Amino acid sequence: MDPARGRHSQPDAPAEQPPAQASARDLVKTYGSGETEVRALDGVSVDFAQGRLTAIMGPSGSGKSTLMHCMAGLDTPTSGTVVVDGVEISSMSQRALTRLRRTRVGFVFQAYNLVPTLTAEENITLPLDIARAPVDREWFDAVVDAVGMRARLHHRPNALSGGEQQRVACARALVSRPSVVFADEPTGNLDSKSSREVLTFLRQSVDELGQTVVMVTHDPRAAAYAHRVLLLGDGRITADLANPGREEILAAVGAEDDDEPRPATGRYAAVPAPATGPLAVVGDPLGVVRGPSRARRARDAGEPPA
Ligand SMILES: Nc1ncnc2c1ncn2[C@@H]1O[C@H](COP(=O)(O)OP(=O)(O)OP(=O)(O)O)[C@@H](O)[C@H]1O
Repeated sequence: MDPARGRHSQPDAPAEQPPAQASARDLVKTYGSGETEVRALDGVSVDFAQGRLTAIMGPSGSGKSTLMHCMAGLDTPTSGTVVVDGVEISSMSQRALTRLRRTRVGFVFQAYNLVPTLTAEENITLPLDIARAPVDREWFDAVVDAVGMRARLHHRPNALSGGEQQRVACARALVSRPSVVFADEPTGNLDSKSSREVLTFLRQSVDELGQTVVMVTHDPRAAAYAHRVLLLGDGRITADLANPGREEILAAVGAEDDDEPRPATGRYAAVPAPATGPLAVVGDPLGVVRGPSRARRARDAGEPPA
């Protein structure tokens, strides 16, 4: 890393590549020790380019959530560095990380995680209200119009469909003009029409609003909206596809084509929503972090690994 600029150097990056908005170098994350040690990330180095939608795919337990959580400052790597928007976050204090998450990072989760007592508008501006930062009304309007929620701004979440709730969550993620938005299976709970709307919006937020989005997904159709698809396996990047079509993605993940959504089986099984609702992560200002992965829940319940 270039310590003077707080950025990772990219000797091999082609000149026309947009600069990295978030990057990791030699990221290692282990859980436990000795015989029970799990190496969730095993030396990951990656740049997420500015103004791009990147999808991360991989089998259950391959490290997708761990990578995203380390990149977003929700988890601390065992070794290696993470730089977001030119700032090295891997060694930041919890206080500084909380500040960063409130203003510089946007989150979208599978379970929407809206506050039920607040209207759509209040949910959207919540990160700024918590950070006591002013709302840029022009940007707010642009984001609200882009997600098509202007007519429903005064509705509470229980009066909105799942797709509308997720569109509110997308607007909330973008309202502070974050450096990067991390979306963790954002369409995991949605039907195919709502999924298309949310994915179209995420792509538009990149193409038309200039945002940078990193999305974990198990769905090849969702990944096909991305400029780039990374595959993870056993905590390592195993493939890096530029502008792949669905066929290429399906071939890379070894899945079958299927126009209709179906419950995936085997390695690409969909992760069910947490049965008991999302768990807040310590230091998460909004309590908007999704619950643990299926592998983690099974482990916490004392079940043997699948
Ligand atoms: N808090 C934890 N304690 C111990 N092991 C963990 C913890 N979190 C994750 N792991 C392990 O790290 C590995 C990667 O987990 P991670 O949740 O990142 O995978 P994933 O690809 O996101 O999986 P999924 O698709 O099931 O959500 C798994 O083996 C998992 O069991």
